[in-house]
Amino acid sequence: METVLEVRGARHDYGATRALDGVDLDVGAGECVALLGPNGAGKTTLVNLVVGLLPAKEGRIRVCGGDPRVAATRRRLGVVQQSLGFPTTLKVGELVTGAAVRAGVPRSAAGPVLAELDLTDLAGRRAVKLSGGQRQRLQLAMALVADPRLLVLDEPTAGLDLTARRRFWQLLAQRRERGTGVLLTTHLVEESSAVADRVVVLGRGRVLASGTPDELVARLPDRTVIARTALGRTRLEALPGVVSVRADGEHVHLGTRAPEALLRVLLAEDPGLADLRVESAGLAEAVAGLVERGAA
Ligand SMILES: Nc1ncnc2c1ncn2[C@@H]1O[C@H](COP(=O)(O)OP(=O)(O)OP(=O)(O)O)[C@@H](O)[C@H]1O
Repeated sequence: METVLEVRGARHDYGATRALDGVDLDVGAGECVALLGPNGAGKTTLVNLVVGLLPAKEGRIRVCGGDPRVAATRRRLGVVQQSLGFPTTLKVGELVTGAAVRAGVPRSAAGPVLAELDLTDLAGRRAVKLSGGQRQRLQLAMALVADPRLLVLDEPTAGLDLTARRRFWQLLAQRRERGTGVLLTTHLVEESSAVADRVVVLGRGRVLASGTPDELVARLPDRTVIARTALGRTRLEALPGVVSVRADGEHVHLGTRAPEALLRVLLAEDPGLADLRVESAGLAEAVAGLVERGAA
């Protein structure tokens, strides 16, 4: 498989803070790699290096073999990044055409991309009038108009409802079939397990683990204990081996490395415990476990 992104030994410091500490990562053509990790793990820093917004002080970043700080390489790169924003007073069609011109492709490339992203009917509307989901599709259209080989998506579905999210991933799947590689950051771990071929877990600027979602889950002996309990979050977080606490309606999902000990304490402390079941850990619990081990 052709490699569209190669990161080797990437290091980055902000003053005395080491944000990245020797990161290696590859994305192949048509592949989707999700970058996961807690706040401050280094995800945004890595994305900024990959899209050429920050210089690599140490290490090597190559997009389709070229340096992303060079304009010719950046043309092979599409970016959807919350912080970039765009002039919302312009019309949808003008923005996509402008993105085509900036990328050095014919203005006529805008029409097919607008159609692909269900934006044709909105081409004459000012971007400021768009809904969140429509705005996200516009950003994607601007990123895709030059037919990039690598697409970098920073929290692309934040704030979108389920239908808009599904549509977003469908559109992306079509591009992936044509060979576009995707690097994605998200806090929605379960979503990444549905859309990503591979997951890379960052913690304190290092790669803690990388593999398919199933491989990461299989690597850990962790379990998810699910129950209805009267115990509060603070107490639950302090129970044996607990690495994650997630509320789901009336139930709570506890990722744990010590399921037997956890069950003993839960049963002893909460006489009203109900609907108890134990499952293999999901990706969210596995990632929480990896981060906890990485910090240990
Ligand atoms: N401009 C900056 N100046 C100083 N330190 C920074 C700066 N940007 C990030 N950092 C630090 O670098 C580390 C990595 O931050 P980064 O934003 O890359 O993490 P992240 O994984 O994207 O986090 P989040 O999920 O919260 O967005 C953190 O310790 C952060 O405090």
